[in-house]
Amino acid sequence: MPQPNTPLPYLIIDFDSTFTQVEGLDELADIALQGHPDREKVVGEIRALTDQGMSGSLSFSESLKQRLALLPARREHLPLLVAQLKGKVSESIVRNRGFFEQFPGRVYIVSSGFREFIEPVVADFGIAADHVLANTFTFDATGRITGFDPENVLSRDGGKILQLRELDLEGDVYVLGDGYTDYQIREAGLANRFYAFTENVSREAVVARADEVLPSFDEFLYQNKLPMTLSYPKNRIKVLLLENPDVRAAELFRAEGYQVDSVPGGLDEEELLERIEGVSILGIRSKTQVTARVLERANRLIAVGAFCIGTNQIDLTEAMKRGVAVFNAPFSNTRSVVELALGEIIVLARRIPEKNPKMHQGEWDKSARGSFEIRGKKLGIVGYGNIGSQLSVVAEAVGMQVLYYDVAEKLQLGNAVRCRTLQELLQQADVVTLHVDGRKDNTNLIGAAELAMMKPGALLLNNARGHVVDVPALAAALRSGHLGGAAVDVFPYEPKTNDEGFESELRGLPNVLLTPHIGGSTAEAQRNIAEFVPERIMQYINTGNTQQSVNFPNIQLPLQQAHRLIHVHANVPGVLARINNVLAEHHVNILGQYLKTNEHIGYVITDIDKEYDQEVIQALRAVEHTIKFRVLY
Ligand SMILES: NC(=O)c1ccc[n+]([C@@H]2O[C@H](COP(=O)([O-])OP(=O)(O)OC[C@H]3O[C@@H](n4cnc5c(N)ncnc54)[C@H](O)[C@@H]3O)[C@@H](O)[C@H]2O)c1
Ligand SMILES: O=C(O)[C@H](O)COP(=O)(O)O
Repeated sequence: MPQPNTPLPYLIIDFDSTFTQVEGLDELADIALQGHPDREKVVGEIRALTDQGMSGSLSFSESLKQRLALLPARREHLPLLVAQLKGKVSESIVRNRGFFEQFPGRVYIVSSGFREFIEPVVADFGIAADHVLANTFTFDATGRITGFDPENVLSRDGGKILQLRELDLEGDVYVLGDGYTDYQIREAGLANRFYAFTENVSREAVVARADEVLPSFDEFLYQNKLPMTLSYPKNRIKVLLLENPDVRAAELFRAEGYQVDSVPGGLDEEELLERIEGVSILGIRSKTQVTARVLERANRLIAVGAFCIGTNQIDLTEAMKRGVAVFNAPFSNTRSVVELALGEIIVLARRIPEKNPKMHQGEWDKSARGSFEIRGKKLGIVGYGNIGSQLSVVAEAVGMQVLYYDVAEKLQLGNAVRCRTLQELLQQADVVTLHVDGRKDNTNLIGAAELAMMKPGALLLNNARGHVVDVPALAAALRSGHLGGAAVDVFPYEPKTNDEGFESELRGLPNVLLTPHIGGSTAEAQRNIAEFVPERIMQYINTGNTQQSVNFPNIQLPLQQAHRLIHVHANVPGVLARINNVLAEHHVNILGQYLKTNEHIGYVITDIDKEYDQEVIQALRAVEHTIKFRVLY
């Protein structure tokens, strides 16, 4: 592990809710009161007293006395508590165990909690008993906890101050804690800095007085240039979410420790240019255009998450050349689109778009004119990818005959019949449904000529992308009566937010079902997407795994005890050799390595020996043709 450049200050670290995620006494109450009819009530009272003591609204000694009086705990409960606390050490502390093991003499745990449970927990991190300063319980002859040793300075108000005076440390002293009593050490002039540790709880009164706020221990190590497990604190990773992905996405990113900002609706290019600097993860849906200009301004961008299927709104090549990995959710809303399409076919076949508004206006138009069953009708699917092929199965199940046309060779499902040309399909189908991807070449794939090839009275569905259909030509074909109806969910221009109006030549035409791009807008799909995309991005950030990235070479290297480096470079000959020369020159052992390239970039994951120094990292960064280099852990 690299050595720090400056002498390490003494670190005074609080235990409850700082070293561990929880308050020891609260947990003890929970254990001691198991099976007790008033368990919830008493634990709640104890938690409230803890909080009052920590935020300074109740004197500490009073809070402790009242809590112990409520606590029916016994000596035999303590091993259970220790086991529980060992599993609840703060994540960033666990992550940086190596730091504690490296500097045991510089860390003191100063806590108003109790030695009986603190000592065994911190011992696992190499912190010796004489560096634990805490209260001690008193017990009666039966083993019941009766209170605390009043001789211990930490049991008194201002106990931590008294303890620090007794310790009389020389040199810089930094205090890390979540409570008011931790801040008081600094206030009393016994520490140079107070860091409010907010990974587990954040108390306004404490945060307001802090020299620095630490969302994690990584942040402390990073600020002080101390050795750390991660190369960059997660709390510094900024996520910008646009277009309202399901709230689960923000929850998952926050749980990972990232900062999350959300903007309802989309942003146009100029607005995005103003917001993109400093953003590490950009989350969008189908509307936001991630252009070359945006990517140029995006100085910290690591990944773009498309919380949808389509990625045509992103300049994927430019993102790749800038080392920005793009992930989407390729199947999370597939079923939702399929169900919508099936519903639309039936609704159009029964001319519901005309009949429903009439009913609302009080007009009774009972007639079978122009209405038909879908059983036995020919469904022509253009684009036999995930959605097209899934629709093929569902449509056959309701008795339709499926024809399909795809530019790529596709597995033919059920009794579906492949058409060799688009024309062949258009000429036979009673219903044509578009499920091609949004590549530029598909602009006006269905124009006046293609519409003219369709059977008279045929129906057209577009749930793919707006630019795939020439809308004025479609409007003309509907107006002339050549087509029997259309369902359109996607448009060449779509309003940015729900406050903006919708304009289209298709408005008011007969038997036309218009929907506001809701093919994938179901609770199930949005929830699936909001879990799928953050998971892919976090895996990429944490392990370098690019499986299912839509623009990066896909690599997954198994995790092992090592430091992991990822390197994105222009795909020119010799870069891997140069990386390995640097490692060899610095006597760094390679434990595993995987390189994959595509037309523009090379992506290499290298696992190296635990031992390396900063010079290696600098030298790797300087390798010619490097686009992005990161040390993951
Ligand atoms: N309306 C919505 O809310 C909604 C929701 C999800 C997906 N979509 C859109 O639906 C479309 C299909 O999604 P998917 O997941 O099935 O994509 P996919 O990539 O799995 O399938 C697309 C298929 O279209 C084929 N294709 C491309 N151009 C073609 C052409 N000119 N002629 C014939 N075949 C062509 C491809 O070879 C591929 O098989 C995409 O455009 C996607 O953006 C819309
Ligand atoms: O590409 C998609 O998945 C669909 O077009 C849905 O896009 P949306 O998330 O913007 O509704």
